[in-house]
Amino acid sequence: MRDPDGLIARAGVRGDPDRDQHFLVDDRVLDRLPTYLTEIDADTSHLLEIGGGTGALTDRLLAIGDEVTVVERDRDLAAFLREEFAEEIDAGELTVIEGDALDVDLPDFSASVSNLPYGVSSEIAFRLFPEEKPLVLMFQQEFAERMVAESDTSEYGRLSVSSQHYADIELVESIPKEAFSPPPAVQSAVIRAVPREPDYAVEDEDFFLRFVKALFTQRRKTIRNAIRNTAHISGLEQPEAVVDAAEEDVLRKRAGAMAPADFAALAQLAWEVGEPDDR
Ligand SMILES: C[S@@+](CC[C@H](N)C(=O)[O-])C[C@H]1O[C@@H](n2cnc3c(N)ncnc32)[C@H](O)[C@@H]1O
Repeated sequence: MRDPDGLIARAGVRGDPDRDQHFLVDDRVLDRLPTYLTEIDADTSHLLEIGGGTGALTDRLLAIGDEVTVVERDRDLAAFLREEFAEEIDAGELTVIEGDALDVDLPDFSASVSNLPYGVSSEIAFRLFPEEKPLVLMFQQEFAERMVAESDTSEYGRLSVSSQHYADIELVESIPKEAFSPPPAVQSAVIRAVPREPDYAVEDEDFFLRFVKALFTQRRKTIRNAIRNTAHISGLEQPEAVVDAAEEDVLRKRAGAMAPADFAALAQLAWEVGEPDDR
């Protein structure tokens, strides 16, 4: 495997925190990341990496994947990856896409392992979740904890519900700052998301996400009052019809006590009877 410090030296760069550049330099962490896919027998025929940096993780992904596509926004880093991995590119094993991961067309990948740029990690995660592929993603620790949080905990919120709706999510490893060059301000954590059928299917995903967001703006209120008070956010034109149709034990709860499947069932009911403005 290529030495991560050697890659940084050859690239002639210093990670720029203002551009979300923190390169992994701990070999043990780099070696472990792909195993979170192989230990669940995920399909590694085409791996996607968002934010390739100097290629230390790319190198590990090439060792387990038939094909790898890496997206990198920084022009100099993308050029370095093309030079460093010229052989793998010629062999058709690696594709380097220079561009913003929020805008570029993504390939038809089978799984992703990525040390995400923290500034846009949430947007990238919610671009990847609907693809319904196994994901091993590194985030800021606090963000990862909110993703995996269970109901009735202080970390549980909109992020937990919207993530857990798509996949079984677990926090598989916390990573100290020293594993990176330059070290980020906060600790990181890796989550593994394995897609599954939602516990309760919703007809309109966008409305579901908007409804969850609306109810969590009033997390201290009962669901009954939150539905009424947040119609301007959820877009419900008939919130009272939803209150009339919902079960009393749901209406008495607060958002923090509602499991993701409870939210999905309520969102589906609201979609059917509450006349959302975009229906
Ligand atoms: C945290 S570093 C990870 C680098 C490398 N994968 C590693 O683990 O050492 C994130 C990388 O994403 C790139 N990046 C930042 N914003 C991006 C975006 N919107 N789209 C694609 N890449 C981005 C940065 O230039 C940086 O190389």
